[in-house]
Amino acid sequence: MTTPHTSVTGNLRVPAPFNESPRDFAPGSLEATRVLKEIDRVRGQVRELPHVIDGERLPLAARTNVVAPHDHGHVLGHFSPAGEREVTAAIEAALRARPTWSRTPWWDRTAIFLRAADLVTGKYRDELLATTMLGQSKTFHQAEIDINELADFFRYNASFAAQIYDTQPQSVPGAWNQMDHRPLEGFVLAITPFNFTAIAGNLPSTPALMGNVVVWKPSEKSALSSEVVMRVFEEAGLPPGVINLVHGSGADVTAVAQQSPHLAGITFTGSTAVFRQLWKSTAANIDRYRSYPRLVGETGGKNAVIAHASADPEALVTALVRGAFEYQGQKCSAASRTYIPRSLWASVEAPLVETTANLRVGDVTQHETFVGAVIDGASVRRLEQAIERGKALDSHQLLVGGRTRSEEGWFVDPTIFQTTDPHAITMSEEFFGPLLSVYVYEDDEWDRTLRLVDQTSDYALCCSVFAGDRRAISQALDVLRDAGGMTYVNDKPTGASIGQQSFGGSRGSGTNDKTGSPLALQRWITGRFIKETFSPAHDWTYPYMGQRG
Ligand SMILES: NC(=O)c1ccc[n+]([C@@H]2O[C@H](COP(=O)([O-])OP(=O)(O)OC[C@H]3O[C@@H](n4cnc5c(N)ncnc54)[C@H](O)[C@@H]3O)[C@@H](O)[C@H]2O)c1
Ligand SMILES: N[C@@H](CCC=O)C(=O)O
Repeated sequence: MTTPHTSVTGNLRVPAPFNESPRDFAPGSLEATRVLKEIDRVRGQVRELPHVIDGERLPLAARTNVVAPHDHGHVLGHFSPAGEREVTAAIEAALRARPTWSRTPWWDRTAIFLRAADLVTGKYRDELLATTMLGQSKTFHQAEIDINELADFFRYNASFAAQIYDTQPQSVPGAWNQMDHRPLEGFVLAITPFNFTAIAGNLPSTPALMGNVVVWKPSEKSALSSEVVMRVFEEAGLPPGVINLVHGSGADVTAVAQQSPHLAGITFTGSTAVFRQLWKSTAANIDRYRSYPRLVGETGGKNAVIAHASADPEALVTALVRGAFEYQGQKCSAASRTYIPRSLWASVEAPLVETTANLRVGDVTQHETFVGAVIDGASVRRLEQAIERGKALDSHQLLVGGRTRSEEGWFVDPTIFQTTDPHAITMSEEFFGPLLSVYVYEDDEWDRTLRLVDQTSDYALCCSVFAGDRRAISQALDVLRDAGGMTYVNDKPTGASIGQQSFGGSRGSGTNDKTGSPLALQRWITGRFIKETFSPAHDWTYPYMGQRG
């Protein structure tokens, strides 16, 4: 890296951020035709997905297959799991890049990520859509909102960074107080989940935007799209070594990273069990570190939709179908338990069951498909077990779905149970798939049911309240205050937009650092306060000391 220099004088303003609008992908439309062509191109290749360390692509050693979940016989690429040598090389590359990158003016860092946003919505858009659809089994619409969100992250984070740097303390005559928003001392480990290409790109880029250097370990199950994201960073001008990509097992990469005294933070999105493990292993190594590593984790959810008798039944059915079954229920925000009063259930049950039964499950490149495949065979087995447990319980009645198929792709039909046991595992555990449980309560038990929603699960990510009655809404907002970092009124619990609904949950759902807001960036800086005095004192005595006797 060359030494950074300041080429601009002025209090620069970042362009106003905006949300990308999703396109329709109507059959035969220009956007659909282009993406289908790109899908054909990507399907026709077996891509090498190398580690990228200090800007160098390492040749593959052992090969792990990357397949399309809806057509798992089809190999799309290979990666080679990182061992101690590669992770150590990635850490060393990051630490070499640090002196220059951490001194690079913030507007130069910001310009790189603004350029990345335009590459995401321009040159790389079709390739990102195609690799996300094929590698993660997303429909046109689900892939489109994911890729748009990646660009939104880059643009909004640029603007949040500018706001943070603009935050300076008050000064009084004779002195100048300054806040130096320093990056952390060391490197940040970013561990990302399979289900959003946007999250995979956001987690390593947020610390990098704030001047940090990063080792990025994407999910093995989204290696295909992660490789494209890495190329976007590079083409946008990110210097070698600032973000180093290593594929493979999270446990193996973490074990090496946690040996380094320079581990300054971990940014994780994934399951609650893994984050708890990361917290414990970091604590066990605490004496090694130069500073206290920052731990940021956004994890699982068991998101409730509670309806009041005054709710609009059609809006409720739509929210349940989209909230529970879009992207096969593999969103941390997915609706997975719902509480419906008996009077409303009479008009909700039939349309909910009928709509769910008619959702098309299959190949995501077909326009009619609403539900693609779940991510792997282990997910099918986990969901199968949950469905079998539900079927075996007297308290549960299977209303629709319940079938799985694994021959060609890993498919699980959208499934709804009705239960009379509000504490059953289907009402409390995350299964991360197209599985919804309904508990029908008596209309006069609204109060008690709100408390059930609050107390049934260890998670507190999203909840939705459906009601027409304003008092019912206020009461729900009060009782459910700690039950979710995200509360939606008359809307589904999924689909937060960057810059509008900053995302995160508390309790078992994470550290609630609110991605898509300045708070998320704040975790990757450590302030240095500078006070400069213009007329230093020359007399050490207090004023009254001269007035003796
Ligand atoms: N709250 C949020 O914002 C949010 C967003 C997306 C996903 N999620 C959650 O993520 C989960 C699904 O994603 P997933 O299946 O990719 O999660 P996961 O926990 O299995 O994997 C996430 C990442 O952690 C790595 N990993 C796995 N075991 C590890 C270990 N022992 N040590 C270190 N790293 C390890 C994986 O390789 C992957 O890169 C769900 O629980 C979902 O709710 C949460
Ligand atoms: N931010 C996404 C969820 C991310 C987790 O999977 C949403 O709001 O639906």
